[in-house]
Amino acid sequence: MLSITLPMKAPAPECLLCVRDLSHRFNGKSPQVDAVSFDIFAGEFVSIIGPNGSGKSTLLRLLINELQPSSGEITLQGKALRAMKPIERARSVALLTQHDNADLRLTVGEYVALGRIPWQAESTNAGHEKVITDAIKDVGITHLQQVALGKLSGGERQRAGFARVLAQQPALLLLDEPTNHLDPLARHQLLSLVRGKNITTVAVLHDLELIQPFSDQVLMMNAGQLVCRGTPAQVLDSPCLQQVFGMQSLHVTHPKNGQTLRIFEALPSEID
Ligand SMILES: Nc1ncnc2c1ncn2[C@@H]1O[C@H](COP(=O)(O)OP(=O)(O)OP(=O)(O)O)[C@@H](O)[C@H]1O
Repeated sequence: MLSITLPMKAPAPECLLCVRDLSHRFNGKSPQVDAVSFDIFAGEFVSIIGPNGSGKSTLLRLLINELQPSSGEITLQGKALRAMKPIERARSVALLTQHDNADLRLTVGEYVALGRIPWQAESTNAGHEKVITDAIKDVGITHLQQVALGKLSGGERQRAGFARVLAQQPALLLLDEPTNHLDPLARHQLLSLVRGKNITTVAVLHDLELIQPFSDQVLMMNAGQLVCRGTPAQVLDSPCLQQVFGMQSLHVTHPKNGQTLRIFEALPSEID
């Protein structure tokens, strides 16, 4: 008998989040998310960019099951998102938005403790306390732990939001315009913090300058559709940027490390 040894194929990596043909339409409107498919792998930081109203926040709300898809499938860690029990979903996905309707009388410590609710039965009080104080320390607001949310500045409130989702210890972190209210250094510090923790992250970002330093993958949306996808260089240098945003990227060389940096300017035809 002839025996043939086939070369061993490396197994394809499993996607942590698999999105297939996902669509959503609010009553009587054209779809806000239209047949979107993508894969995200463990540890990746994925940025979503797109003009106002292109469906980015709607996509995040689908990814946390706050909205139900009109069609399509979301699989997280091999399991259909819609089939998960609420507690399982809360342990798996956390969403940081601009408007979470939190009670402004809560102190920062109490607010961040909300992130521990899905894990309540899994640890001791001391264990939860440590996660909470570590998260608050990580975002640089230990001095505000006993202060009510209503007495914080916009940026301090945003840091508290980061601490809450970090305390939730999700497998997938969703950030909707997380850098709003943050000063330029804080933007870099908090996105670096998330990257450093290796949490699989999907972030809606409007600031194109932040895409390259933090992202493994970029998804560009327009009118509900995923119109361009790739590495930061592939997406930011593609004709899509001009067609969708009316912007172009220019390359400059970092004077110290020689890296290519991108700056962005509006196409002259867009500002006449
Ligand atoms: N609850 C709703 N009912 C009806 N239409 C909605 C609702 N929420 C959002 N939309 C519409 O869905 C479309 C996509 O909105 P979405 O908030 O997802 O866009 P976005 O890309 O996040 O925009 P932005 O960059 O301005 O935050 C918009 O046309 C918006 O008007």
